[in-house]
Amino acid sequence: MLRGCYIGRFQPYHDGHHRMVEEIAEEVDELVLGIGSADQSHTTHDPFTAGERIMMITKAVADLDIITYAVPLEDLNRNAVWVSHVESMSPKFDIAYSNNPLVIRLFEEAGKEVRSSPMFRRDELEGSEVRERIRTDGDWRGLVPDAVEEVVDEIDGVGRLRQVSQSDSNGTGL
Ligand SMILES: Nc1ncnc2c1ncn2[C@@H]1O[C@H](COP(=O)(O)OP(=O)(O)OP(=O)(O)O)[C@@H](O)[C@H]1O
Ligand SMILES: NC(=O)c1ccc[n+]([C@@H]2O[C@H](COP(=O)(O)O)[C@@H](O)[C@H]2O)c1
Repeated sequence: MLRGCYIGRFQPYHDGHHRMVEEIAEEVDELVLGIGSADQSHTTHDPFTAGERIMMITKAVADLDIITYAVPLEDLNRNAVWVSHVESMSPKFDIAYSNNPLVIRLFEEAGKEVRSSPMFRRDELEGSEVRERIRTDGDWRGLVPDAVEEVVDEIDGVGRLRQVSQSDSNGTGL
């Protein structure tokens, strides 16, 4: 039994994340999806709550042939103990998956095996690009799994992003 852990903010979960999950599913039996910055929401950078991101991920991976656990991870201001914090919140895992240099370093220094992947269509499969397209009425729907599109619509994510980005830019950010 091999278990992996893939951590991201998933604001929102997009096709680049999904492609990475599909590849990880070839390598491990079970996968923890760590929802980073779980305490953040309702800002331009982090519009969606941990609960909403759990919905996106759970529905998007439902068709994949792998058992997944979505685990919310609040941020800590202390990088040196962050890996212990993750381990305290997650089912035990053997391999950490990330393309984030700080996350890779912290796991490696803690003695964990870390695997990275190539970036998939990074010119458009990037959270900030998806959020910008949601905010400006661009074509964001083609960059996320269908299940994520449905969740964003269900929670009026488009309206929220427009409103919080206005609040952020006029200095009254939530
Ligand atoms: N297109 C992609 N292909 C492969 N890995 C990706 C892709 N986009 C993000 N990742 C990786 O997924 C993990 C989680 O990323 P994250 O949730 O920060 O998404 P992001 O697209 O980088 O978002 P943001 O622009 O909001 O920072 C990180 O390790 C990141 O490098
Ligand atoms: N000290 C800390 O709280 C700490 C350290 C490293 C990563 N993280 C979190 O892990 C997540 C990493 O995800 P990304 O690769 O999507 O940036 C982010 O939510 C980030 O805030 C937190």
